[in-house]
Formats: sequence, structure tokens, C-alpha cells
Amino acid sequence: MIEVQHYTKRFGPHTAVGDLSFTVQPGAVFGLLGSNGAGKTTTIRALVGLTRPTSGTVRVQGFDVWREPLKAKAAFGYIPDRPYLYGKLTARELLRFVGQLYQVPDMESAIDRWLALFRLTDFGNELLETYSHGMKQKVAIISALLPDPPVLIVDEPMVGLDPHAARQVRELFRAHADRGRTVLLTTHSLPLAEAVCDRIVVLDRGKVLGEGTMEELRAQTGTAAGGVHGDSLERIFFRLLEEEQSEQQRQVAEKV
Ligand SMILES: Nc1ncnc2c1ncn2[C@@H]1O[C@H](COP(=O)(O)OP(=O)(O)OP(=O)(O)O)[C@@H](O)[C@H]1O
Repeated sequence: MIEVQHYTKRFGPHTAVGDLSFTVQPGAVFGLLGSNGAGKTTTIRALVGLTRPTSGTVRVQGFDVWREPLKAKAAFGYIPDRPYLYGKLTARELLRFVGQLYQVPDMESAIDRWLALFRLTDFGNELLETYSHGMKQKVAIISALLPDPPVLIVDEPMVGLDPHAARQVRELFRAHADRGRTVLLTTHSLPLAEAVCDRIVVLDRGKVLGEGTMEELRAQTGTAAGGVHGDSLERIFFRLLEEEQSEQQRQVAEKV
């Protein structure tokens, strides 16, 4: 379970995220969507303990990520948008390192299965510095999933993946949640969000524009289901952004 309560992050005078609250229950895939600079990565970095909230709290499996970092970190797997992997290790060495840290049972056969699933068996003993971007991304995904964590936190998972791998990863996230685990992901891919997310929050410039299931977002934006585009998340997303822009223009006009 993930609980974000009144999370605010400021960088100097700039508010990157303001008063964000949401909960992700076990069994759910939660999508954090928004334009460039909306505050998605800033939120993810708070969730994984890389930045301290200016105010508010962030909990994973009941543990405050900043106050009880070891307990919180033991409970989640994290796939960053730009994975850093030790280039002088082979994929197998890195995965053994992760497996030992998290005491993964029957580690060697688990590693074999994961490498085979992502068609990396032949490259398992090659140094990671020789891997392509997509291959590195696959290893980062395996590292996060190998310990079968109760919570999975993912920043832009599909960048660099070929269509086959992208579909596999989408199915893995869904299956992870369906086994009672919690999944939070950020993405620019509206089809991905629509296909796997149970709930979605749309951010823009650090503010929440909308939150809910697809049905709730449709109701909020007056976007009817059906029709060629009527039920798509893309339409809801643009409607929310348009509403926010008209509200800002109205406020500016009032001040003039
Ligand atoms: N370390 C930092 N110092 C100053 N400002 C920052 C820092 N990190 C993020 N920001 C600012 O916070 C805002 C949110 O950035 P963030 O990276 O969270 O956006 P994002 O939604 O992940 O965007 P993208 O889709 O482009 O990756 C931006 O205005 C960014 O400039």
C-alpha cells in the first residue's frame, strides 16, 4: 500500500508539487500522468526516499519513507526512468547481488527464468556496459521484480523497449497487482495507462487536475463513453488541461 498525504515539494520559490494526496491499495495499478514538468518524477523520488518532502508524508507499506527508510525500502522495487546499472558487472552478477540483498529463494533458477522471459539468456554473462538501452531497461525491470516486492514503483517504464517487451512489461505489472501487490507508475503513454491502471491522477505544474477511475474521470470532465474518441483517456487528459488553462486565463483577466 502507498499513502501520500499532503505531499508538497518546493525548490526555492518554485513549487514542483503542491498538496498532493492519494492512496494506492493492494491489488491496484495506479497511474500518475501529466505533462512535462508536472511533478511526476519529483513525487516518485519522494516515494523512494531520494528527496525529502518539504511538507506532508509519504508511506510505503505503512512505513514513513523518510523516517523509517530501511523498512520502507525493503518493501518496494523501483524502476527509475534512467536506470543506473553497474557497467562492470554482468547481468547475472547484478541480479545475484540484488537476489542476495533481498534473500530471494531459489535465486539462480529465478534469474534463469527472468533472463529467458526477456530473451537475455545469451547475454547474461556479458558486461552491462555492452548492453543496449532497451536491454539495460529490461535488466532494471528484472532487478525490481526479482524480489517479488509488495510494492512496485515505476517511472516511465516503456522508454526504449521494443513492442514485444512493452507488452510483456504491461502484462507483468497487471499480473503483479492481480496477485495482491501494489503498483504505481508514471507514464506519458495514455494507451498504457488506459490498459493497466485502475485509478489515475492527472497532474499539471504540481497541481492535481483530476483523480479517479476512468469512469470517474469521464464524469468529472463530462466526457461521454462511446464514439470514436469519446471514451479515451487522451480526450479526458486534454479536457482537464483545457479546463485548467481557461481557469488560469480567467484569473489573469480578473487581475487586469
Ligand atoms: N532538483 C531540482 N531543482 C529544481 N527544480 C527541480 C528539481 N527537480 C525538479 N524540479 C522542477 O520541478 C518540476 C517538476 O519536475 P518533474 O521532473 O517532477 O516533472 P515530470 O512530471 O517528471 O516531467 P517529465 O514528464 O518531463 O519527466 C519542474 O518544474 C522541474 O523543473
